[in-house]
Amino acid sequence: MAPHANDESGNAGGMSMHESSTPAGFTVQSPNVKYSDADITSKYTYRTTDVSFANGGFSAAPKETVYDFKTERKVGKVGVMLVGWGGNNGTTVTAGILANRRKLEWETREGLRAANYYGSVVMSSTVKLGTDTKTGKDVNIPLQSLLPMAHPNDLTIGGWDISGMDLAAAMDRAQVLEPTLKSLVRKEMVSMKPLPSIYYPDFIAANQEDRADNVIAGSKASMEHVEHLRKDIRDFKSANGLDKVIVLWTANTERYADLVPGVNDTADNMMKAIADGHPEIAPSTVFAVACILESAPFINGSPQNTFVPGCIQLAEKHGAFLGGDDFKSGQTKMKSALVDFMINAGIKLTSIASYNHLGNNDGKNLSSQKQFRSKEISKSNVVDDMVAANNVLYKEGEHPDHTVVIKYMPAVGDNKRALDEYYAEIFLGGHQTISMFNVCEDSLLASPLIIDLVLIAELFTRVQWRKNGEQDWKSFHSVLSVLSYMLKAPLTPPGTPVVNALAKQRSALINIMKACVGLEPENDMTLEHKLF
Ligand SMILES: NC(=O)c1ccc[n+]([C@@H]2O[C@H](COP(=O)([O-])OP(=O)(O)OC[C@H]3O[C@@H](n4cnc5c(N)ncnc54)[C@H](O)[C@@H]3O)[C@@H](O)[C@H]2O)c1
Ligand SMILES: O=P([O-])([O-])O[C@@H]1[C@@H](O)[C@H](O)[C@@H](O)[C@H](O)[C@@H]1O
Repeated sequence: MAPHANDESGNAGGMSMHESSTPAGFTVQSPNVKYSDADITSKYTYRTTDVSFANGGFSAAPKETVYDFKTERKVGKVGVMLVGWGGNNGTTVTAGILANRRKLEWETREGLRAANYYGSVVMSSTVKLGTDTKTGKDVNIPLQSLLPMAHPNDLTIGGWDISGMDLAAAMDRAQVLEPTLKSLVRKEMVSMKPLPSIYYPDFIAANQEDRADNVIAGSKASMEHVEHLRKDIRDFKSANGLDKVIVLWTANTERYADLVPGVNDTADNMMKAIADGHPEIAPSTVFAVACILESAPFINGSPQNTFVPGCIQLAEKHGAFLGGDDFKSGQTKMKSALVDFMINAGIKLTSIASYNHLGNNDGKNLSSQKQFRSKEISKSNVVDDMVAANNVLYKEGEHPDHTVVIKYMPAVGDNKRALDEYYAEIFLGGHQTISMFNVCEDSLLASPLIIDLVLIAELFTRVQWRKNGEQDWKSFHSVLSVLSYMLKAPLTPPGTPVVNALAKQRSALINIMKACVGLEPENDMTLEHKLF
């Protein structure tokens, strides 16, 4: 895709030391927030509660930690390289960005449609900035204007695929978009050709073999593969004059890799295993290693365990960013909201039956048991945190029955049918049964998540922190758990808890961004409307 001059829209003009207008014109007027042409710095008091247990009861002690945050204002020119670029998601997100960039409109049988970024939390959702001093009403602003962020229209897109089909033909193969829209982007997409990729047949379904006509020699891990991919990233960056590249896996779901001591348990062992061509090193892990060594954030949109312990250790060693796993696009996104509501309402969920069928190539790959197992794991663990948080409803180790079924039905294509039943105990032995039929146009739901993952990962390459009073600035931990909202099985720094509840995930993201401009988290107390 032709590079798109990335203006510095993330940066307003010259700034006075204490106030300026940031995108969407909001100005934070506070002695704790300072603006320079280069950065926004904020001093933020993080308030938590320390709890200890003694004498048969809890004691709770409010705690304050003061952090400094610094956000580089210059976004620069950003590229994204998709692994699996020729797939349903890859072609759809590419066409979507082209359509938005050119403000396209197209006829459909329901009438005229226009390009939009619906489904992107960054581009199409708002956050409460505060309260209007005159009217007392909430003032809400676009989330994307909280901090300087890249704009998807400015992204330069490239990537790899084991299928050599150009993006226009691959878009036709995907059968996701209206012909009228496809005709408007076809000329640009026909010129886009995925780079050859690494292909280790054992990691994806055998039914994918007929696509694999665009592969790099070698059917198992090697340092040559790592260096080949590293060069691809460097070449893409220099050919397009980019300041940074984000790499995102939207290729097929791989089987889980066995965790083998001495092979993928440490960074050194993993690098040796790659050099030795060990069969338990997956293509996605080879991509992750190449990205770590090129300081390109790597995000895994699929459920496999790409980030084996050695991979995380390597990222930590290099201060590189990782994010994953598995886009949370439809059935599971709904689940992580509905289960949160039920359990927090004191309703005892006792079983969840999640069935879906779909007919796209993802579904075809998942019709193979080993690849399905990767998906079953990511779709099944999504309620664990919510259940564990309610010891009134659930005894230690007790949890709802939960089953996940996925069937491949070619006829429905990308329009996945998700049927769910939530069964719960209510007051005095009663029951509530919630049945849901949710038709998800999978790639049209996943594509905005790809955009969000890229934009937020890019943002956090520009955010640093330190404890107030310290000298040195640090980046966030290599594992960007702030990406959790977009992911079914959020990867978190080793030893830290996983949060799946959708509302909590969104609050975490927004409140961290607000802290970077010295604003308090939204507490929804609205005391101003209660105490008067
Ligand atoms: N709503 C969604 O679409 C959704 C939600 C969650 C997760 N996912 C995951 O996203 C991934 C992509 O979904 P999709 O619908 O686009 O699938 P898809 O099968 O249409 O696309 C995957 C692409 O990856 C390519 N590929 C496979 N192995 C590769 C390799 N080693 N290197 C480069 N390319 C490779 C394939 O040729 C194909 O073009 C799947 O793993 C899927 O499980 C999708
Ligand atoms: O995100 P979500 O809708 O819960 O889960 C989806 C599954 O239901 C579907 O079977 C699979 O093919 C998609 O990749 C996605 O993972």
